[in-house]
Amino acid sequence: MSNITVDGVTKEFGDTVALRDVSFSVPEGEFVIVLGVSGSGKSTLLRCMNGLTSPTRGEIRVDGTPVKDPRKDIAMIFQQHNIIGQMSAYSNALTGSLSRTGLLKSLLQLQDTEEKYRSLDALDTVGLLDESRQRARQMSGGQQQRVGIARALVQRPNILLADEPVASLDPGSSQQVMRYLRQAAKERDLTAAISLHQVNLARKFGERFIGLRNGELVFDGYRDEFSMDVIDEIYGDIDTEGMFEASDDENADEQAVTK
Ligand SMILES: Nc1ncnc2c1ncn2[C@@H]1O[C@H](COP(=O)(O)OP(=O)(O)OP(=O)(O)O)[C@@H](O)[C@H]1O
Repeated sequence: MSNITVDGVTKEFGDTVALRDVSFSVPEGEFVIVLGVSGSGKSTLLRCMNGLTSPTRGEIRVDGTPVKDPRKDIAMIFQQHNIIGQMSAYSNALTGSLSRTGLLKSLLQLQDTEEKYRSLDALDTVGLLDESRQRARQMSGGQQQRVGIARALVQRPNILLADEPVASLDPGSSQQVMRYLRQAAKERDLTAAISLHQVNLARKFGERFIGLRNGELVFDGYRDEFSMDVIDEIYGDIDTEGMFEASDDENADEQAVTK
């Protein structure tokens, strides 16, 4: 398990200030949702946390150590799942072991039994064990994203970051992907930060919420503080009517998963 500290992070792209003096800490095992309108700085924040981008000022630390480059213990899931359509779900998941196995062995699928077991176990975590031999291109968008989660788990991270992992999915698939993401983080004691557009999904699956607006942190709090006023603060004057609606079935389902 790992903790993350975002300490006074500013990121500038020329004249654009994508993040402005953002600070917060995520303790071990917490599941954080990062919210904000398009352009508010969510992707930039996650890319800084993963070491893909360096802050202009400030620092990201994992267990007290500054993050300078992408690291094996931090896995990132993107909106475009970047999985290989011709390969099976299992082979895609197995590529998560690349940093340990090396490219050549990985291409020849010469990973050891433990890595192979780990891939099947990760597919089981995302509910795709029975589909492990199916070609990825024959799977739905939601299933492909779950393969992407499995691949991230095979990397054996302590931290799981996801940048709008459900942005291109229909509402049902989005819920399913979020459910598996949350379950995976819980089962494996991962510290997680997930950026989302959808307030209803955030509310349903989030434990802690970070709100960004114009690159500034405008909210940092837990479920009981995440009120309509806070949503107005994050989203400005967009219509938020109905954003908190979730059926009883969905809530029951969610409770079953997070037990
Ligand atoms: N590589 C870059 N070069 C220049 N400007 C950038 C770059 N990356 C991000 N920006 C700018 O920084 C700001 C924040 O962008 P960012 O992608 O982090 O926002 P976001 O909240 O993730 O948006 P979205 O939800 O649309 O992905 C925007 O004004 C964006 O145009």
